[in-house]
Amino acid sequence: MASSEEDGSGNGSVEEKENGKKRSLGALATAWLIFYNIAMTAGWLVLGIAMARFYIQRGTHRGLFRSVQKILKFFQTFALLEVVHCAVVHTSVLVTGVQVSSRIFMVWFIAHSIKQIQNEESVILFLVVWTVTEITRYSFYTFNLLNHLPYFIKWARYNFFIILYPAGVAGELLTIYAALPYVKKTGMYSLRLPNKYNVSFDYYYFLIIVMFSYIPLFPQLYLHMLRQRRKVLHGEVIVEKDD
Ligand SMILES: CCCCCCCCCCCCC[C@@H](O)CC(=O)SCCNC(=O)CCNC(=O)[C@H](O)C(C)(C)COP(=O)(O)OP(=O)(O)OC[C@H]1O[C@@H](n2cnc3c(N)ncnc32)[C@H](O)[C@@H]1OP(=O)(O)O
Repeated sequence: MASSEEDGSGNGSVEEKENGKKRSLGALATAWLIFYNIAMTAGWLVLGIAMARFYIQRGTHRGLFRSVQKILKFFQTFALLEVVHCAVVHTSVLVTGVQVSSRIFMVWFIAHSIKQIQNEESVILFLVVWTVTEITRYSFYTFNLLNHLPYFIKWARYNFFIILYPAGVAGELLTIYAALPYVKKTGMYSLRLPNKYNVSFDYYYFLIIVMFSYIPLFPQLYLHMLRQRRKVLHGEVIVEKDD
């Protein structure tokens, strides 16, 4: 088992693959990505430590979301930059866009907006899953950019998701499900006719549609990660369609 990987250009920039060819990432882009990935690894580590401390000190998950929400909101919202990064790294805008938007939606339009569900166990489930995933993922990118990638981080990046992805999705779906009665009762974020715009919108049914949208979308994200796993861990050459 190799302890590290060395395949960078070694000239202050990092080479990325595009359509089987190598494309050079400029020094500025490399420096920015190293900074971004270190900041994100640190942010999610701080979140993980804050959650562990809260649970050890209080012995309950009640109030945990409230106590860590600022860190979560900051770093998860910061991840919107990943859609911009697609212009320079070899990754899909579509896959990244779905992944990031579903997380932003969970943080701001579910957990932040509906205080009544913040103490659900399912919230803790997706928080723990996201935290483990992101510490692994961002440290993977950081070490990769520095051309010193410990094998166990690479292994963790492309194996943990097999369990964590379904667990995270379960946490998210159960949380949205728990929010439904409150949303129905209050009519929050809904627009009823008649109104001056002459449009109606029902957040309750929107949430049901979001839940059903996991059925076609999640398997595609999961299969994408399985393909990445085969490519990175087993060296398979995979030809992917453009977005
Ligand atoms: C408005 C309402 C919206 C509602 C939508 C509802 C949709 C519901 C369906 C969605 C369900 C998602 C649920 C989700 O939130 C649950 C969880 O996340 S649970 C936690 C477990 N999850 C995971 O483990 C998966 C995490 N997701 C991913 O990893 C993603 O697929 C993605 C973030 C998109 C990463 O995929 P990517 O294809 O980029 O894979 P790689 O990591 O292998 O990277 C490919 C190459 O790009 C380089 N790269 C990418 N980012 C960086 C970076 N920041 N810095 C440096 N380099 C980067 C990477 O090195 C690879 O390069 P190369 O191929 O050359 O080696």
